[in-house]
Amino acid sequence: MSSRATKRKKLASAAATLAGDDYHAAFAIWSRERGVEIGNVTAATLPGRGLGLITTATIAKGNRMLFVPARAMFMPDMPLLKKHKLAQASPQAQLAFSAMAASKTPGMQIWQATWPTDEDFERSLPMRWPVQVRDLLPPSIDQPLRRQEEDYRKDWLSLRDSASSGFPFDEQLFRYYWSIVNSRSFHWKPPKGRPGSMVMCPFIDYMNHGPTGTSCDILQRPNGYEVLAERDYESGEEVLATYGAHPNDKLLVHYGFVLSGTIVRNIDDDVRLDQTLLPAFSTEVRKQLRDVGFLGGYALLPASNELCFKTQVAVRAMLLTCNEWEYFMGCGEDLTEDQGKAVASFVRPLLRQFRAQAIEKLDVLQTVKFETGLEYAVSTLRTRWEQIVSAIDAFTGA
Ligand SMILES: C[S@@+](CC[C@H](N)C(=O)[O-])C[C@H]1O[C@@H](n2cnc3c(N)ncnc32)[C@H](O)[C@@H]1O
Repeated sequence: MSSRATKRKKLASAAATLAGDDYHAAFAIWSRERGVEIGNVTAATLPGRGLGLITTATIAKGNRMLFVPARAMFMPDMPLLKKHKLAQASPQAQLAFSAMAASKTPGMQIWQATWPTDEDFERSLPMRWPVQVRDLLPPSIDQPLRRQEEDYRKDWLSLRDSASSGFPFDEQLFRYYWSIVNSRSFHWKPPKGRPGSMVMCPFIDYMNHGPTGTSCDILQRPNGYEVLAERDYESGEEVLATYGAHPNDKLLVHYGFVLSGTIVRNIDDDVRLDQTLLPAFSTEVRKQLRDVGFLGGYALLPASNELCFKTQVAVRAMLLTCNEWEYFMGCGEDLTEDQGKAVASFVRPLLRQFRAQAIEKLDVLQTVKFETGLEYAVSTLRTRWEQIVSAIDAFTGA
């Protein structure tokens, strides 16, 4: 076994408590009755990650771990949505409403018993945090967080506007189902050109996220989702799924965690630099960058210790003649001499200012006495700012 696999195995078996509670067993039975095939995997409690899926025996690469047929998926209830004038609501609102409406059915109750609670969301999702800790989020999180809140608000309003149709619900309950759908849904595209929808898949929803290169293979087949081992597994290893090549900012806003540590280091991470770089560009350069679609979206990439291509282009707009700049933009190479060092010299002092801001936030996180219940928010923020400091230090050679 490779040392990475040994580490992974140790992590899973040392830390995991088999989730042997009755409700997991009941959920497995209920899932099988609906045609879910459960291979040598089971739910386990993993410190810091809630539940996850771990192997119960060795599994060879290419073998099936799970199969969830379409009939076992939870789908939006279109007749109900039409009845409540929600046929035009967003896919997320539709699925959340349908799940909320089905919440008292015996099947949903068995499934729901395996889900996180509303308190878990309260603790982990920045959209639910009080201002005191939200003010300490990195600036790059402002925009995605505001966007998420707008989406939620629109979804809630579309539901409230249909309230005359007589369905008894309250906002807190809807927000819970909305958060469930937000963190546990898949896109399902049925065959023969029928329209796709957001769905929930029993058992696959136990899987935690891993960065690019750590996921099993989740394949959409004509009749369901199939999960295959992408490598050989020892017994007791956690099976991860990649929710997308997400940086930690996105994971935090959307799913309420950041990846840290060496075992599941986030190679998809980036440190966003818009707030750091944009004020340093002249009005003319900003206009030029907007014209070519390169205004904003700048990042430092910790895994390779490089600035992303957009940043390379944008900073060159400040440093080079128009000809030289356009040449680089077209082929990613400098017309004459390599300008990498000049770009780094331009960016370095700006990164140091950002670092100073990070240290200020870390001081606040260290010294202020926060209310009980905010421990997770505070430690997650600390982790994120420390990641930012260490990425900047690596790049600036501090
Ligand atoms: C699809 S669920 C996975 C199962 C979940 N852990 C549970 O207890 O039900 C997604 C949620 O799991 C948690 N999660 C997923 N991947 C994680 C990871 N690598 N580290 C920490 N938490 C993770 C986050 O709370 C996320 O919103």
